[in-house]
Amino acid sequence: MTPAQMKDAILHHLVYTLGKDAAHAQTYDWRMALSFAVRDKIVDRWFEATRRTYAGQHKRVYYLSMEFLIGRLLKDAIINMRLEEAAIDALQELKVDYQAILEDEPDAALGNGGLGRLAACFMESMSTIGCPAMGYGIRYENGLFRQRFENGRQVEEPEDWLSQRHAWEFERPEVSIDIGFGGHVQEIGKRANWYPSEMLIAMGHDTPIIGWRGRWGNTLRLWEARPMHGFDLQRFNRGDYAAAAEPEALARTLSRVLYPDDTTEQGKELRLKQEFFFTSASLRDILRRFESEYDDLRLLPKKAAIQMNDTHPAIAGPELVRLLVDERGIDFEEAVGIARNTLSYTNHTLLPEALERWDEGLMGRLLPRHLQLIFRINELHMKDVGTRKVTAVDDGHVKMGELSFIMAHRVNGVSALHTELMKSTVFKDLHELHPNRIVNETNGVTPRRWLLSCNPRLSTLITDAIGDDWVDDLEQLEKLEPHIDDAAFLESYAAAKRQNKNDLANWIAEKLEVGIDPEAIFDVQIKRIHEYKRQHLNLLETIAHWLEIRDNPNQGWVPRVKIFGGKAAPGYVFAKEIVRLTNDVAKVLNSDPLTSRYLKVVYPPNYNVSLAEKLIPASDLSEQISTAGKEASGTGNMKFALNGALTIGTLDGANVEIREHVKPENFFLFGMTADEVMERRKIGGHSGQAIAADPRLARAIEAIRAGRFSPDEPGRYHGIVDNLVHHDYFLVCSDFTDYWRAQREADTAFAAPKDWARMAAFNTARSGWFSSDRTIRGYMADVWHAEAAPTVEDA
Ligand SMILES: CCc1ccc([C@H](C)CC(=O)N[C@@H]2O[C@H](CO)[C@@H](O)[C@H](O)[C@H]2O)cc1
Repeated sequence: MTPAQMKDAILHHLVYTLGKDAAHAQTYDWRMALSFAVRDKIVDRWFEATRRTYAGQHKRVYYLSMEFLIGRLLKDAIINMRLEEAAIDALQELKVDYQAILEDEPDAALGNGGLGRLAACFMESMSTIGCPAMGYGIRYENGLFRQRFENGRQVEEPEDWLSQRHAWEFERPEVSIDIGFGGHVQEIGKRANWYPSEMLIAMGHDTPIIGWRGRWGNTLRLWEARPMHGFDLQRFNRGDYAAAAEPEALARTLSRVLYPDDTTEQGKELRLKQEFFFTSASLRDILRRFESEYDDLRLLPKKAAIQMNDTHPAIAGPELVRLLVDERGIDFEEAVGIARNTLSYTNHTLLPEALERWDEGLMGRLLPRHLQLIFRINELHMKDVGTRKVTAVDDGHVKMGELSFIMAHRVNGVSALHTELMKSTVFKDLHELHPNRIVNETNGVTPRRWLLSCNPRLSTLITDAIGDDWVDDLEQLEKLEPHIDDAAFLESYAAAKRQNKNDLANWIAEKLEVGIDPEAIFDVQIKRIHEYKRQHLNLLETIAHWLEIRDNPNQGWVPRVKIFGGKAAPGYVFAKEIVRLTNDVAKVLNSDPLTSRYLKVVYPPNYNVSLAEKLIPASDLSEQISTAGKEASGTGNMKFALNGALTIGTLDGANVEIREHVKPENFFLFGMTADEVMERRKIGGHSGQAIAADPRLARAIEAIRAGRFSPDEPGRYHGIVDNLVHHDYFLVCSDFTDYWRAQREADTAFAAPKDWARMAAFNTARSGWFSSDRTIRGYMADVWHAEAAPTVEDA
């Protein structure tokens, strides 16, 4: 597409789709016009991919997820369709600021963190590979809350991203499916009729997900909840306006908002209703499509692979059995077999509080038929394995992890360490009963968004050195290794990072009015706030470092900027305290004339996908400091390594594999291993011992306890201090001394820019394996047994 053609297309949509002339167009109008111009180029390829899937009778992958943390879509579409040049030139001619248009797009924040973002990376990789697939989720009216700070405290505001027109979705009124809840069941012989007492409609909205070079396009279908019966005119005419609107309001509640918890299941009725709503609609849509092509349901596992993204869609097991037995007359045991061979389950966390267990009473009231089937499935499993020691129903709760395991032919973890821990802890008994069911598929990230698009300086350097095949064959980055010995290349590599840091420093100065020195180490911890991720360990080191600088300001300290980013779940009190303490520490340190040129702390609010795309390319040090055994994988760690940030981290999740790939000498390792953690926790008073053994740690904790960061309320952080001194379940104190050692090692390394650049470039060169393309190919081979379809020629 030439710039002229792009210009015409933009102007066409401005006038005929937006109904605006150039003279009166706002940034929003230009963004929409450009979006529609690019979308036009995508739709043809999207349709062609669908046509080929039907024509080739290809097996389809169905990715069921309560979360898709997509972020912005315009730039992703432009990059994948290779239209950036045309867009920039066309807008230049129209005197419209390209960056302003990109920044104007709201993030589609339909997820909490890692799990949701992984789903988004997977969708883009399946399209790039040409794997016929559909993503299914919920079209939340409100995504993850918007975070702002008020006197250092987190305040949540609705993220009503759909208050503006969403350019990247197509409404599908014809795809409307009735969903029921409650009511009663009437058993008739081998099957049953379920008479729900409450009904509503799931209506589909489709978003095309285009892959690299526009070679393939898959669909993300998000369900919106709509009332069976709209507005109640009779009640309205009787002047009972609220009641008239009630059916609509009630129904829409189901897709109103994303639950903002990412590690603690709340057991809320609405959450279970959301899980069933989207899972049932998706399965019905999948069976409708299958039956439009095939008439033997035993073929289903051959033509469909349904992935349950954690236990949130776990009701898929009983629901698929219900649809096969009650609505299609298939024998129960055969139905369970068909369902199991179609379904697979990914576990993303071992945290006990995150494993979903639904109250039997609630399940029975909301989904009476499903509870019956869950009991039968559980009984059949116990019969099949000849023991009752493993059960999916226990002390009045339905355990969704066990149910998912029993109803899946493959169960996978998301890093090598995590998968091993699944086998030795939460799924130990089931693993012994089904030794070949658990496989590992280490996570990955899409290099299109997380390198090519967010770091054009580094990408250009790489392409100049080794060509651009790396974009969809990321392990080609290894070809950079010989270049790492070339001083000129290394200089350009360091220069690219430096310019990214300058840009970030300008942005932080403008947005946060804090001046930071691009010469300093940009030390970054961005992720959800959680005790196991140990942001408070980072804070303790920051405080200890500050106190040490104050002792000897002229000791030639290596300047450092601590950058934090992350949201706390609204109900997670401890996490909110950590947020507040971080802001309070920043206030004190940044205004300390003695130390601020050596140490600054910044905490941009509302960390999301777009902010990550701004921070990661400008980072030198990646904080991956979770208690070993707690972070299932991490994916931010991969994005940082790819963009040449060195990791300071524990042997947890995918850090282990990152260190193997980038080599131990290019990784700042510290802390206990997962086994050592289990041992250490057995020692009573382990934190007290650690504090007694390390005066730096003791001093830092004392500073917090004494109100050094809350002079107007000295006791403000007694909760955090008490937890550290008396509990410290996540062993912050026990890992502190080694963490301090590793941080000082990073200082020393950073003081040698050439060596640092070498280590950084080596991280980039050796991060190719962490592409989500590699991960998806793993799922296709080990889990879905799916093939890529012949893709369309390059855009
Ligand atoms: C029921 C509440 C709830 C909601 C979300 C979750 C997710 C499983 C939490 C999550 O995002 N886990 C993260 O998944 C990433 C992708 O696999 C991993 O890289 C992270 O290590 C893991 O914490 C648990 C519980």
